[in-house]
Amino acid sequence: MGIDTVLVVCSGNTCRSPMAAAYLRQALDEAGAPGVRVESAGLHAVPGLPAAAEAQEAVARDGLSLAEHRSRPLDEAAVAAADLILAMTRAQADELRRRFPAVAERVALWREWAAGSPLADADVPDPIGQGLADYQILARQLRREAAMLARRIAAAATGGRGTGSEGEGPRAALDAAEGRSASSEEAQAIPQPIPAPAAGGRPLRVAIGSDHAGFDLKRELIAFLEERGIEVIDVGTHDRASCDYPDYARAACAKVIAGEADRAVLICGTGIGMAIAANKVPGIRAACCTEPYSARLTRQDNDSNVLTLGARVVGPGMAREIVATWLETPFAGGRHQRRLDKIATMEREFLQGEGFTGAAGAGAHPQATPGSPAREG
Ligand SMILES: O=C[C@H](O)[C@H](O)[C@H](O)COP(=O)(O)O
Repeated sequence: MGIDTVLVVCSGNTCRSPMAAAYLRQALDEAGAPGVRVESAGLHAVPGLPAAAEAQEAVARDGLSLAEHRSRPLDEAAVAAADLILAMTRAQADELRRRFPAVAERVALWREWAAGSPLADADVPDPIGQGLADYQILARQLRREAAMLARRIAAAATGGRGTGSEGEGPRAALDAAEGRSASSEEAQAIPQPIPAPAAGGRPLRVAIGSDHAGFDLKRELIAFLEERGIEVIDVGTHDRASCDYPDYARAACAKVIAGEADRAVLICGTGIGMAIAANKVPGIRAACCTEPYSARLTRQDNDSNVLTLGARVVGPGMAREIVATWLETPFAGGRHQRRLDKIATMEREFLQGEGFTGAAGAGAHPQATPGSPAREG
């Protein structure tokens, strides 16, 4: 079977599924398959609601409009017309299969299909009630995933028709179109889009360094970054012989401070030694992360320019998730900039030898500045 119609499903059909459908339509156009219809619906949708204002604003940055979108509950007709039904969460996929057993084999998870392989956490989180920044992060993820999905769907739409027998479902059609078996390891090697380029439209440049404990993970991450079009500057170490992490923290941070790299990733056993060393360099804001949530927030709130990882703490899969999240999350600015300015002031004062006896002494204490904007959330 080919793929003529894709149905994207979430719960209320006001945030995730309309955003995902909009990005998938755009990506299919770009992938040369504009004829594939993309619909969206909600398992528990109230009919006729507009898309959430934050969802509209987030996708508008990519030239998409959800102004005409109105939520619609999922019904038999929509399900029957779809060749591929993509749920945002496992719970939704299960509910779809329960409610519409006749089309159970056409149900798949959006995120797993985008990745091309089963994921530990394949759910697309519900941004409802969150701020615009969360919608923007979701929008970037959906756009990236839509590009991957569109390539697979376009291949099935053009080359997969008639290649599968009735009842094999969309996985067989996609795999046949791509010339691979569903279990092939190649399914994990779907080309990835390039993350947002650095200023000036050039590829992002990332310095990467490790000690002996981080050497193997560094190699894996270099491949991961280069596959995504990122320019990688490897400052060493270049083998597993015991060495000292501050040397590589210093070398990578020097690249960032000199403007030769936009950011740096540093790996040691725990990630902690690298963070301590990197944070000695004025202008460096290094964050040690063990999961993607902190990676997102340290970009959003701290504008961290160095990420440190512990190869004895996180596995390669988690490390890749952390790095991808950290690279694609922008700094939120606003009140966070004020706090970064205070850190920069501390650095300046210490560099000038003033320590805590200088101007920072009084002003840095919140109680010394009643009514200061520092008291805001
Ligand atoms: O924070 C420091 C790092 O985790 C180092 O990778 C670690 O201390 C190296 O230890 P060892 O020399 O015992 O391999």
